[in-house]
Amino acid sequence: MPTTFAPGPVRVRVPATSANLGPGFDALGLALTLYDDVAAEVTSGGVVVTVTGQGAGELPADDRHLVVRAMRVAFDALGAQPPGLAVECVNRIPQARGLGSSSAAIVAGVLLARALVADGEKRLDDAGALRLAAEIEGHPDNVAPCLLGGFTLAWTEPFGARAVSLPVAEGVRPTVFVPEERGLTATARATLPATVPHGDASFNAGRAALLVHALTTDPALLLPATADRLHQEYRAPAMPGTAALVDALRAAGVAAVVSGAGPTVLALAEPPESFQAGTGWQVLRLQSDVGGAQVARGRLGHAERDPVAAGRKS
Ligand SMILES: Nc1ncnc2c1ncn2[C@@H]1O[C@H](COP(=O)(O)OP(=O)(O)O)[C@@H](O)[C@H]1O
Ligand SMILES: N[C@@H](CCOP(=O)(O)O)C(=O)O
Repeated sequence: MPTTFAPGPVRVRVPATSANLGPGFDALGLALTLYDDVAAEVTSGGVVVTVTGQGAGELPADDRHLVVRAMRVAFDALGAQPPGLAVECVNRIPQARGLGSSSAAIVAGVLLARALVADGEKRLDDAGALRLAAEIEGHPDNVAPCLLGGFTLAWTEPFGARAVSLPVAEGVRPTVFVPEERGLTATARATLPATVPHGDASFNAGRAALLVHALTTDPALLLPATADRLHQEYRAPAMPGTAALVDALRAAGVAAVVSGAGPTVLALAEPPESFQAGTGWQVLRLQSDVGGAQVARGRLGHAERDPVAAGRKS
């Protein structure tokens, strides 16, 4: 069957995500109530991208834009490229900080392309969308919670990524500390060794398993459950402020980790009133997103275009 395009614009709201959560390197992730809104429409020719909010004036406005790149990959999987595209992005997820902005852009692109094809969901089901998004990103631990919401466990089979989403226990209070400085995930991945001591691998396996219990059932165990030996220490020299804040929060009894590849810090419980993070951190008190990426027909409306009111799903 030839590929035909659905008429009119489509839009998607995609959550920020925090990956690793300490011991779950490249596997565990949490969707957060902070969102990018993206709309797209098939046009008669050319590519036009507009960006408001995070990345405005910095991101490319053509085929090099990550949302468009992901759309192109997805359109290939769906059977045809459209003659032209108009894409509007309202971005609230800080970029290159460890909050899954690139995964949000990729998931947005894959889901928008699918929604712009008449029988898109038949050609690319949800499992296929996850596999494609993870392949583009290179690791599945951000795209999984972005697509599914909640707390996700992702893994890779010979045929691609798979994931399950688990509900987060009451009492988990994600707070992120976002610094001004940026850090690219690709750079942070390059600091990791090719092999690790067996003892460290075994330490992390136990803590990652405990974290599944702590996040879904018993948040009182979050402090020991978020200890890590596989990535945070290797990355600490490149982000000393992040490492110091994680240490200070943990010393105050708060389960804190490097969010994704950093340099943002994620705390899974409210820090005590008396706790001072110091200057230079934007502190966002969030919740765990439920449901993940949401697609709808039509352009972005007034609510989706508001660059700051980002807390809840509309
Ligand atoms: N919303 C977006 N639209 C277009 N490109 C984006 C967007 N978000 C991130 N990117 C691209 O991805 C890069 C950051 O990706 P990455 O290093 O993986 O950090 P993050 O932890 O934020 O995902 C940005 O520098 C930019 O090139
Ligand atoms: N497991 C990855 C997670 C990267 O997350 P991001 O939000 O920083 O892109 C890693 O640690 O490299």
